Amino acid sequence: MSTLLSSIVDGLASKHIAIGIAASLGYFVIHRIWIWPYLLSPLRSVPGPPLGHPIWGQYRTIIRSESGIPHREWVKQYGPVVRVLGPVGIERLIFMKPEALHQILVKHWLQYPRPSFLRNILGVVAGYGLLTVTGDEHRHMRKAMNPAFSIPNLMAQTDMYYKSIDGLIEILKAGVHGAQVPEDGKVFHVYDWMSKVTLDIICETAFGYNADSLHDPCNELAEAYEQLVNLQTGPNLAKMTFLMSIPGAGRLFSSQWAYDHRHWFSKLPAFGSAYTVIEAMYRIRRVSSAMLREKMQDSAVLATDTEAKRDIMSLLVRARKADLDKDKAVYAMTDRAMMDQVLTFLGAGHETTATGLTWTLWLLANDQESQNKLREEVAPVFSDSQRPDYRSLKDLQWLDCVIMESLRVLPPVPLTIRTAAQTDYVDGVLVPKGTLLVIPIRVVNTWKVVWGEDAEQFNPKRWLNLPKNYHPVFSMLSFIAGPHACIGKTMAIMEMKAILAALIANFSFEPAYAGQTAKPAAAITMKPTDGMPLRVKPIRSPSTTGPS
Ligand code: HEM
Repeated sequence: MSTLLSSIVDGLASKHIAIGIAASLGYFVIHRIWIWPYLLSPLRSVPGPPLGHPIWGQYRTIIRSESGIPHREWVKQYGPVVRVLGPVGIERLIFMKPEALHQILVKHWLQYPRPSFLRNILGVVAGYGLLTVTGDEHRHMRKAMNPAFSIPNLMAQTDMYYKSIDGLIEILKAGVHGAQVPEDGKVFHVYDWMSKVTLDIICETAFGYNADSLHDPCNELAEAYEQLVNLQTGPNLAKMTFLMSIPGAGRLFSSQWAYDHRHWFSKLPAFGSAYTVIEAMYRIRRVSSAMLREKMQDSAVLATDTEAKRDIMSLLVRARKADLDKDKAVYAMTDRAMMDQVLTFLGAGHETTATGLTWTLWLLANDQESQNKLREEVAPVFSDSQRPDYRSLKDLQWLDCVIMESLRVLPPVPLTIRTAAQTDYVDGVLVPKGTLLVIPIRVVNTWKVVWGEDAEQFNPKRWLNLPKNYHPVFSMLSFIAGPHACIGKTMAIMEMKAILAALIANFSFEPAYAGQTAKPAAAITMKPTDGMPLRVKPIRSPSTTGPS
């Protein structure tokens, strides 16, 4: 009898516990998606679009639109501070004014780190290097990296670009000359070629390694990066963001265990993209560690004279040796840390530069006057030398205007995100801890308040006479600002200049077909969804770059 009674009591107790858990969970969800944003949040009075879908907020609009465009429309409609609701009631704020951006990115940058889901995505696709750390760890790493991006080192590196650039020119020339009517040129998917040439250049400058993806259609690195980049667009990005929000997911997907058990992930629909990430990253790490091993054994790397190798990895190997030789080595990188750094440079420096170049060619294809003017400027430089150096490229004024204008209107990274690590006031608004802050790169770059009525148009001339509201740091955020600003900015601009100048000296670019429009994806890097077909024609008196 007493056993029966106690099992009834036990049954009732577990039922009550289950009901209690379900009720708390239900309340938590209702609180998150409804009570907080509609009734309690101190951000309720901040202007912004309707809160949107009960679960997704405005997230589906953001993920389905061209990157940065919904944000631009909201700023036009609601002003320089906008509140937007994301999935499960998480609030995001957009700040536009220089003072607010200065506070978030520069003055109190430690208070506004990259959110953990973003660091996880970046860590998995680009290594656990500079992009994923903050605070003291970031300061040490950045100090160790800076010499590799110094002007003297960049000047010495410019020559390394030309092997790949010559290869690209040779391939395009062969394609154009092999066309049925060579004068009509040939349509190339320009993004694919820009991606290959920038991959080869970053492998050369980061590792001193000749990847030659330009000539090798099955190049392992190029294939793996293509898989990763495709994962960062549209609905895939949403899935990746969801996966990477799971604590520990980033490290798990980068582990040997995950690779050994990767087939498990392919069986679960929600984890399908994890399978691709694990596969692609494993391939990238395998090739990179082979390059690192080779580097460690290369005696030329350890030389200290001016003949020493100048690729980034060689500089890091030398810097580490110097640190280890000191009695009190404060920050000597491990093999794994060095590898992560170089993976970061491959990941952060390859698709971004390729995307920037692709948009520049698209914009020039639609502005023949600017293109011709650029050709007039670069052709004489290439007839003097087939490999113009850092200074000759830096001094070309119109080339500079074109690149800056392209990076302004179509920035390869259209936005990034920070999180408020503590409650604080920004631009007079009380920002609760945990709020996400959108750094609206594309919106800032095309803000009419600064750039005038034609802010969204491509007009390289504006760089010859900047508007009076222009702020040298916070009016153009393509490389953002502050301690987390892009370390590769000068290198990227120089590389873009060298590639673009050589292309324009040898070819003309036109839209592939009448009525062609640009199709930028919603992704971490704003690449074109169609590979950007453009008609490439030989110019009447081709310069001497590359074999003819
Ligand atoms: C046109 C080309 C490029 C663009 C538009 C670009 C843009 C950016 C942006 C917007 C960030 C900040 C991201 C954030 O804080 O969330 C960033 C960071 C970074 N970029 Fe670039 N980048 C370019 C090329 C490169 C190159 C060539 C390299 C290296 C070889 C590079 C390495 C990095 C690294 C390491 C960081 C992290 C810096 C830190 O947190 O200290 N980038 N880049």
